[in-house]
Amino acid sequence: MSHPTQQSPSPQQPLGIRPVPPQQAFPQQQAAVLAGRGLVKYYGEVVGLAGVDVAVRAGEALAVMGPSGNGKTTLLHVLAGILSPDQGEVWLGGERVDQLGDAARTVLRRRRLGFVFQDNQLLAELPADENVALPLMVDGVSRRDAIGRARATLAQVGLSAEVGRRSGELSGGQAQRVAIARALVGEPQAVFADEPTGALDAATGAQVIDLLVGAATHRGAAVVVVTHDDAVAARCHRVVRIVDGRVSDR
Ligand SMILES: Nc1ncnc2c1ncn2[C@@H]1O[C@H](COP(=O)(O)OP(=O)(O)OP(=O)(O)O)[C@@H](O)[C@H]1O
Repeated sequence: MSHPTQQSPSPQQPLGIRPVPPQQAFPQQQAAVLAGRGLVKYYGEVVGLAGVDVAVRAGEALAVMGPSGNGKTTLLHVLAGILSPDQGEVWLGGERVDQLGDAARTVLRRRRLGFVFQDNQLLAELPADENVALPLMVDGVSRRDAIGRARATLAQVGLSAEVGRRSGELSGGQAQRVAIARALVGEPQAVFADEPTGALDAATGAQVIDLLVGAATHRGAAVVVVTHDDAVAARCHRVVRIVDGRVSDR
């Protein structure tokens, strides 16, 4: 059964900046598309996660906050299949994914997940459209189709005029929008962002997080944003605090 939030916008429909009402209520009946259960992760003797349960619904944005060094990035990496948990389970779209081998996890990350990092990790010498098209082409989509989809996605993040500009020439906010387009172009089920506004000034950061949350949730993706910034968290639907590797209500 299709759900309205899982439909993609048409390429002609620019999303622009779509503010999310702060901490808006989210329909509780929606099933989780991404879930971690009993997640434990050690780095040698160091505890990364000490037993975390978390679930994110399709079209929902979850902010992960908490003190430095307490497990936020570890949680994001375990949920995103970058790290394997020592205990616990990760579920994506009704499928258990933590036990997949390295090759299958790489394919899963490329086909079903999107990533936005603090430093946009674009290839500075390549134009914006090629940066966005790259993950599709790696996945076997023809160059022509990949560039077409990349340009449509760039239009949705308000960058129609920038498609041919080298990424290294773009402003920090523009570059982060290209990174958002790259994360979304493959229609991922979940999008992970680690401090996506950390390198931006407050006003640009607010625009970028609104765009990320608005565009990703509009497509029905679950979004997980690690942030230290209350203003960023306030633009997500829900906040979870991680302290000493556990979900905390402190
Ligand atoms: N690759 C690693 N090897 C060893 N220890 C690690 C590694 N990555 C993280 N840790 C440790 O695991 C704990 C949790 O780290 P993590 O990066 O998840 O915290 P964080 O809450 O994201 O921190 P920050 O807000 O500073 O980014 C810390 O004690 C950290 O030192």
